[in-house]
Amino acid sequence: MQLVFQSRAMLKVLEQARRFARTGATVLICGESGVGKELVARMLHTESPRSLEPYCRVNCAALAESLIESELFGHEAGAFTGALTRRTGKFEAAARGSLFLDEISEVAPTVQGKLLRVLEEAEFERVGGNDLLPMQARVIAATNRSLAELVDGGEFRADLFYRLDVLRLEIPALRDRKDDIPILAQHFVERFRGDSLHGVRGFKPAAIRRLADYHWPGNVRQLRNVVHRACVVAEQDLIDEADLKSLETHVADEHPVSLPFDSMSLAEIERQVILQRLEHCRGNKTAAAAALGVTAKTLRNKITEYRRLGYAS
Ligand SMILES: Nc1ncnc2c1ncn2[C@@H]1O[C@H](COP(=O)(O)OP(=O)(O)OP(=O)(O)O)[C@@H](O)[C@H]1O
Repeated sequence: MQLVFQSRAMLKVLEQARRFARTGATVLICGESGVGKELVARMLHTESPRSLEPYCRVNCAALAESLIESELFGHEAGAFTGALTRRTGKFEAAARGSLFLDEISEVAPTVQGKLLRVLEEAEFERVGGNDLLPMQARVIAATNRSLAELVDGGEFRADLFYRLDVLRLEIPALRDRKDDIPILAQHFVERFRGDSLHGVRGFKPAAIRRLADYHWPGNVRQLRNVVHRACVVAEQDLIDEADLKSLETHVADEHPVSLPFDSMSLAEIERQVILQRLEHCRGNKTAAAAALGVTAKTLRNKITEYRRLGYAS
């Protein structure tokens, strides 16, 4: 994945990242959601002396408390019900490479304590095991919430924060580095051109102005999705202001989701949102996927799964 930028602000951050990459010290990457923290984490790995070793990522927000320990440290066979075989955790899998702990603020207090111990002692045990394994990986953590505020509020351990916050990279929000908008927008046009009917190759000046004036609460991820949608709906080879309608509706969508949420599972809510979107896009899966911010393949897989589960659509 290529990091695209031309602003001075990003140039400075990336110069700093390159310097940090050469060290083995823990790095904390801070910045709003969608600013590119994961891309920077990868760069810290690829530009480091560890680049030929593994790079492993754990999304701390995506795992239940009971699973995260085994994901991080692995487990022995029989460690708990369902642990049939030994599992290698990410600390072990990362070996002498880099371990990226994404959304570190979401780690539960018990796991925070265990992480602290591992970082302090550079050793860990698999869940249910007795062997002490050396921690050799370089840790990179990222957060879109202020850890200092979470520490003040008693939600994040101060000692773990200081352990992680050895070298800090602050990735600025897209609205604070507007010079990056045109070059990123063009980059995404090239990436999503294949989904356009008319071989989209760029923007009309009014469209670029509209992109540059917008405040981008969802940062580069939102820009990517807006450009993807624009590529799909554009009726000529240059994206027009009218193709950027999703900017007005991104937050307050034109079809607000109004479902009886209380009685529905998350999976069912997701299915309903997908159905509504497909209906809105008259069954066009590429357009629906772009509007939902997922790839067409992800959408197709979900639809196949619904059919497998016996839903008509
Ligand atoms: N400078 C950039 N050049 C090219 N693509 C970028 C850049 N910054 C972000 N992106 C793209 O934007 C999307 C979001 O980036 P990424 O996942 O790295 O953000 P993040 O800060 O880790 O977000 P979150 O906090 O939500 O996990 C990705 O598709 C990524 O490839």
